[in-house]
Amino acid sequence: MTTLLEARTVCKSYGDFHALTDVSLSVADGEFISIVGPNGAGKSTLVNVLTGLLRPTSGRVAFRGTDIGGIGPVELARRGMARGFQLVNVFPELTVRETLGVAASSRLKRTGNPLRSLVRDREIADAVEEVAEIFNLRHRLDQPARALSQGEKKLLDVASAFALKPELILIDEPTSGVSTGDKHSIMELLIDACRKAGVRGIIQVEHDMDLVARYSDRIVALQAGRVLADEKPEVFFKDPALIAAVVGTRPPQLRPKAANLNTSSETASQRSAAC
Ligand SMILES: Nc1ncnc2c1ncn2[C@@H]1O[C@H](COP(=O)(O)OP(=O)(O)OP(=O)(O)O)[C@@H](O)[C@H]1O
Repeated sequence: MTTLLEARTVCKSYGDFHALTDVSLSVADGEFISIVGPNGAGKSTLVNVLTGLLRPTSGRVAFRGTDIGGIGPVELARRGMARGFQLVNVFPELTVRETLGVAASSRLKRTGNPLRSLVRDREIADAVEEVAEIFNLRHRLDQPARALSQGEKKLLDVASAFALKPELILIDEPTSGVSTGDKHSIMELLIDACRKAGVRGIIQVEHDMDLVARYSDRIVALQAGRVLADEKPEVFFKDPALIAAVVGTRPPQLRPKAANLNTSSETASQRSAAC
C-alpha cells in the first residue's frame, strides 16, 4: 500500500519539556486514522508537527516521501494536505460562501481580496458551489456562519479544508458540541464527502471513543508524548488496560464498522526523556 504520510522517531520539545518522544506512525492510501490520548498527551503537538506547523526537534515527517517539517499551512496545502481552518470561529460574520471562498482562493493562488474574487472569479465561485453541494451546505451559502447549527459549523470547517482539494485531510474533533443523535450522520456525510472529493486519507483527533471505534482503520494512542499503541479498533478495544490508560473508561460496544475510504500530562519521564 502506498504511504501518504510518515512520521519517523519524531521528538518535539518546548524548552526542556519533551512533548513528543520518538513518535513514529504512518498513514497509508485509503486509511482513516484516529489519534487519541488523555489531555496533555501531545495530540495537538503531534498534529501541528504532522501538518508542518511545527518543525520537529528531531526526527522526520514526510508527505509522499518529501520532508514537510515546518513548511506551514500554505505550502502544505499546495502539496496536497489540509486541516480544518477554524474560520467559522474566527470570522462568524462571514457567509458560508465567503468562508469557502477564502479557502478556494487560497488554493487557486489568488492574491487580491478573496471576497471580491468571489463575485468576479468564475473558477472560485464554481469551486465554492461544488464543495457546498458535497457537504449539503448549498441552501446555507448566503447565511452567516454564526447562524449555522453546531453540526453545520463543523461541516463548514471541514468543507473549507476540502476547498483546498487535499489528498490527506486532518480533522480535529469533527463532531464536538454536536448532539449524540447527529454525530454519526455528520461523520458519515464527512466520509462520503471524502470519497467523492478524492481524499485518500483522513487523520482525526478524537476523544469520543464511540466514533473512534466505529470509523477508524487504526488508532494511534498517545500517552505522555509517546505512542502507547498503534492498533486496529478490534484489537485496541479488547485491551481494558490500554483503554483505561487512554480514557479511563470502559470500552464502547464495538459496532460494525461504517464504510470508509478503503492524569496530568507532564510526567517525570517526559521531563527527562532524551530526544
Ligand atoms: N507552546 C508550548 N509551550 C510549552 N509547553 C507546551 C506548549 N504547547 C503544549 N505544551 C505542553 O505539551 C504537552 C502536550 O500538549 P498538547 O496540547 O500537545 O496535548 P493534547 O494531547 O493535545 O492535550 P489536550 O487534549 O488537552 O488538547 C502539555 O503538557 C502542554 O502543556
